[in-house]
Amino acid sequence: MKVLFAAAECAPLAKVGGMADVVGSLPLALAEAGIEVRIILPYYGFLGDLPKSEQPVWTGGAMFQQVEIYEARLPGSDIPLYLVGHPAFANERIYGFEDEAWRFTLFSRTVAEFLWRGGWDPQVLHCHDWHTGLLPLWMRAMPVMTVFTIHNLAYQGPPLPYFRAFVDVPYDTGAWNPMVAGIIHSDAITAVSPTYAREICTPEYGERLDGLLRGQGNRLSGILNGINTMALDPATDKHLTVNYDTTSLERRVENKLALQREFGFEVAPDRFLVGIVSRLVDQKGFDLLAPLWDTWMHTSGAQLVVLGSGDPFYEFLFRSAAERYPERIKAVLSYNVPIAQRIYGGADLFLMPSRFEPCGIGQMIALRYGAVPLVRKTGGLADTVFFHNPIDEEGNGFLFDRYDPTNLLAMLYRAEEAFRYKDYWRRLQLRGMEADLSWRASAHQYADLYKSLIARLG
Ligand SMILES: Nc1ncnc2c1ncn2[C@@H]1O[C@H](COP(=O)(O)OP(=O)(O)O[C@H]2O[C@H](CO)[C@@H](O)[C@H](O)[C@H]2O)[C@@H](O)[C@H]1O
Repeated sequence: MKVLFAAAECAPLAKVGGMADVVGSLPLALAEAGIEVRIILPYYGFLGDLPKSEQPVWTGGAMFQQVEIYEARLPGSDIPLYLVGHPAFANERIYGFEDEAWRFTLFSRTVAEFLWRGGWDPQVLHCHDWHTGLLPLWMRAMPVMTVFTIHNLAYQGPPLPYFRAFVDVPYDTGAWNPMVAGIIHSDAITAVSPTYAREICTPEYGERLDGLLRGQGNRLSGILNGINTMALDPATDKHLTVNYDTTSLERRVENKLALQREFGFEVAPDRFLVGIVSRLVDQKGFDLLAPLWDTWMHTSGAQLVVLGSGDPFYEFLFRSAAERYPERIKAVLSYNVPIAQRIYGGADLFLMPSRFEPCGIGQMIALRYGAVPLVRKTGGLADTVFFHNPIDEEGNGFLFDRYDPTNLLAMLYRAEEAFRYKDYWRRLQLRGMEADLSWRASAHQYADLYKSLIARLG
């Protein structure tokens, strides 16, 4: 079975958020299940040091441009990685600026040309989010089946008339943007968790596409993301002060103390340390915190460290809170993997109050590292975090349902209270750390899906 992944991000090489984690780790699990999988990605300027073929393995034209494809390997694996080279990708960014739509159309079109002209002959092309949404449409004339995965329905790409200016889009497509094209023209649509697959069929979460999605019947399914449990392992993570696992959890507190020291907080094991690692955008629900700072800080002993970047509104929200409570709140407004890992490996609680969350990778890394998640019950958060019940000792975290600051505050108090009971807390952490968060089960679901599609190829 031959499968090609096409995406704008792939960890650890090119990452803005969780889609990169999926594209960089699901192929490893698929390869283990015996599938021949390759990845195709833009050759971004910051990938200059990655070892790759000296000469392009394919050269061609797309959108009146000359494009070249180089071959490399996904780091730490044998998985072939195609890199689409063109000056438009040579700068140091993945998203943003006025040429964003043009760049990803060029990327998609190059993938189409590469396949049309026999660069490789996968049976399945697995596309991810709007950046690759036109590919299922273009692949309709090829004996290749397409899977379109929705990582985030909120980003749909520009309207289709925009593309018509420089690329062929058959006129009867019915699609008005690339997200819609991916939904209509793929052979199977997946969302990154079962709950999100159901939610996007409702007006509340459907981003105006709920009617279209409801009409897709069983072409749409939800397959829960996993994480790369080999790479994300507190027993070997080199960013941590102290490594630990389920048999040596008592060592973890050293990471917490180091984190408190690093951020100038009072260094005290009994202080409740809350961590956030996130893109700072509307989706993530941090506006719920805005009215809570004073009440929360005056009525609890919690410390908060936030790592994230994005929308200036949220950067300002956290920066001003940190200025107001410098000894209790710290905001690091950047993208920084070592600090992220130190938060996962040292915080007591991991906060993710998302307005909506297709799956969420952050809460899974937190579980793996023994940071207890407090999340809003939505999307993949509802599929991975289960309420901590101290009576019968079930569950692995804390959830609140209604999108409302007081509900969040009540749950913050409840978590801090639970933290006082050390034995219970330890067992709560262990339940999270012991869960299987790997790709194993979901990779098999994808493999079954590919198989059923290939069977239709005849
Ligand atoms: N400042 C920072 N520094 C370092 N690391 C940072 C960081 N900010 C975020 N990260 C990392 O980026 C990833 C975030 O992934 P998430 O899945 O939680 O959200 P995201 O919205 O980006 O992904 C979208 O796609 C994924 C994949 O399908 C879905 O799970 C999710 O719900 C959907 O919104 C985590 O690995 C996190 O550690």
